[in-house]
Amino acid sequence: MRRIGVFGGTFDPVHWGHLLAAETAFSQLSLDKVIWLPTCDPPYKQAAGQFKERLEMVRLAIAERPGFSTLPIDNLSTTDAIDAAIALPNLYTNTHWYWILGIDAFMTLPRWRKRHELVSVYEWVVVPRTTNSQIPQQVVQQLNDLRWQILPMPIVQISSSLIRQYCRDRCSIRHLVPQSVGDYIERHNLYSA
Ligand SMILES: Nc1ncnc2c1ncn2[C@@H]1O[C@H](COP(=O)(O)OP(=O)(O)OP(=O)(O)O)[C@@H](O)[C@H]1O
Ligand SMILES: O=C(O)c1ccc[n+]([C@@H]2O[C@H](COP(=O)([O-])O)[C@@H](O)[C@H]2O)c1
Repeated sequence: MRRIGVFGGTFDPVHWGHLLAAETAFSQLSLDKVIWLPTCDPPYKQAAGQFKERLEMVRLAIAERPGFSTLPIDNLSTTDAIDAAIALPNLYTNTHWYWILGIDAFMTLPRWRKRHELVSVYEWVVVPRTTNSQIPQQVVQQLNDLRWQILPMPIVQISSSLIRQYCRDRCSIRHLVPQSVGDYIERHNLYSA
């Protein structure tokens, strides 16, 4: 049976914290593939970068990593990420599905749209973002038959908001994002105002 991880996010922009989470899941769970799933229109936050820019930065960041890909469809910008995630098992049969996400996103899962459909398909791989990343029982208890595990990974306290702040303050983001992503941000003058 194949093992595929889906990694959803706004990726505004993608950074090394995302890449380490995906890489750690790929290697520790012996995944065949990680499918990155950028959200066009995030439900609870306003993206600063346009979808096509965020998608392009993800593509640059994963370009040299066999096993990492974006969703294998053309019309990503008009497809709702959650609907796409629910439809994915039709594209790849005989697969064990994992959803990779940070603990902050996992805590909001009981409020996600279509959560029950997602929970029936995916096993949840929760990435710690702070040293005391405990999962409150009430989060887990709100969803029946939730299958989940914590991914042991060094804490990386990089966030896209921190990177946008650094860009606004004209601080260096070198070593916070892959060089190809840093070059793209500079070339397109993203996040500066
Ligand atoms: N440093 C990190 N370590 C582990 N997981 C992360 C890290 N940064 C983001 N994630 C997870 O990656 C997924 C996508 O995150 P997202 O694109 O919203 O990035 P973010 O850094 O949290 O963004 P922002 O600061 O704008 O809220 C979420 O599940 C989030 O929890
Ligand atoms: O659909 C929802 O209601 C929903 C609410 C919050 C987060 N999500 C998903 O959680 C993932 C991380 O989201 P974010 O906003 O932290 O980038 C991403 O794949 C979103 O589609 C989804």
